Amino acid sequence: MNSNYPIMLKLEGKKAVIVGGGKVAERKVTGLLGTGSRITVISPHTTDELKRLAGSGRIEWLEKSFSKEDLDGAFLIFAATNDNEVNQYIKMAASDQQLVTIADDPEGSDFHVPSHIQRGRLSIAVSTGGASPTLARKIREQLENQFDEGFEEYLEFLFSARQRVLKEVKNATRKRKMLSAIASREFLNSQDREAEFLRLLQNTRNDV
Ligand SMILES: C[C@@]1(CC(=O)O)c2cc3[nH]c(cc4nc(cc5[nH]c(cc(n2)[C@H]1CCC(=O)O)[C@@](C)(CC(=O)O)[C@@H]5CCC(=O)O)C(CC(=O)O)=C4CCC(=O)O)c(CCC(=O)O)c3CC(=O)O
Ligand SMILES: NC(=O)C1=CN([C@@H]2O[C@H](COP(=O)(O)OP(=O)(O)OC[C@H]3O[C@@H](n4cnc5c(N)ncnc54)[C@H](O)[C@@H]3O)[C@@H](O)[C@H]2O)C=CC1
Repeated sequence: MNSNYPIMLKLEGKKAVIVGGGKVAERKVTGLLGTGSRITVISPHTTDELKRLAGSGRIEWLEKSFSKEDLDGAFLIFAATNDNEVNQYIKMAASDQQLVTIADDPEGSDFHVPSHIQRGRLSIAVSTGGASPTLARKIREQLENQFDEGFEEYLEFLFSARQRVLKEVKNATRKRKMLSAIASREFLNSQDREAEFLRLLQNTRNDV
């Protein structure tokens, strides 16, 4: 079976447990920062960056080897030690309701972490299902050029313009046309998209 189901998880207030404190654990923790999740790292040793994050209170670090109580209350679990047997034991110790990813066993994992870019409200995730994380990274780098920083502001514009269209344009065909118009290259590249939008909205309202 090679068809995964992509979703964007809201992790606010949820507990994420990362077992291991090496380079991989650090990358997973970095990806979780900013999601509002409660991050706990379990590992006798960690990288300097993880120590720094623990020192500033952004994550909790339990300076110990893994034991199964460490999974209590966890929603997401990352088995990221360099010991294959420990990683498999973590998966066994987890309940069916907990989602576990095993750093060295894509096939045995409940989920994979995709390569990801964020432009404000726009999220683009790329996964190769474990076939080639390197290809996922390369595709991400291409997308970073294609979807530059300007998209953040553009997405905010689309968000509020769409709310106005939904409220003010009742005719279904015109509504669809307007939503398509603002999501076009012309609007993306426009120097004054707000004014152009208001003009378009006015004209649409005046159409009989
Ligand atoms: C299955 C998965 C599980 C998971 O961790 O969720 C997994 C598994 C493994 N990765 C390995 C190696 C590397 N992974 C990276 C980098 C990334 N790995 C990520 C995700 C995933 N990696 C999941 C699948 C995602 C997918 O396929 O789409 C990314 C996308 C996201 C992230 O980690 O945040 C992030 C790029 C972020 C970015 O830059 O955008 C690099 C460095 C690089 O490429 O620069 C290397 C070294 C080069 C190489 O080996 O390719 C190994 C072999 C370990 C060994 O040598 O033993 C395994 C285990 C195995 O394959 O058995
Ligand atoms: N999923 C991915 O993206 C990648 C996965 N890997 C795999 O991920 C694993 C970890 O890789 P690195 O972070 O580079 O290793 P690392 O050697 O830098 O770190 C391993 C960490 O695990 C900790 N650890 C060992 N035994 C433990 C235990 N019983 N309980 C808690 N912590 C324990 C160590 O203290 C250390 O902090 C390896 O199995 C590697 O094959 C490697 C590269 C990418």
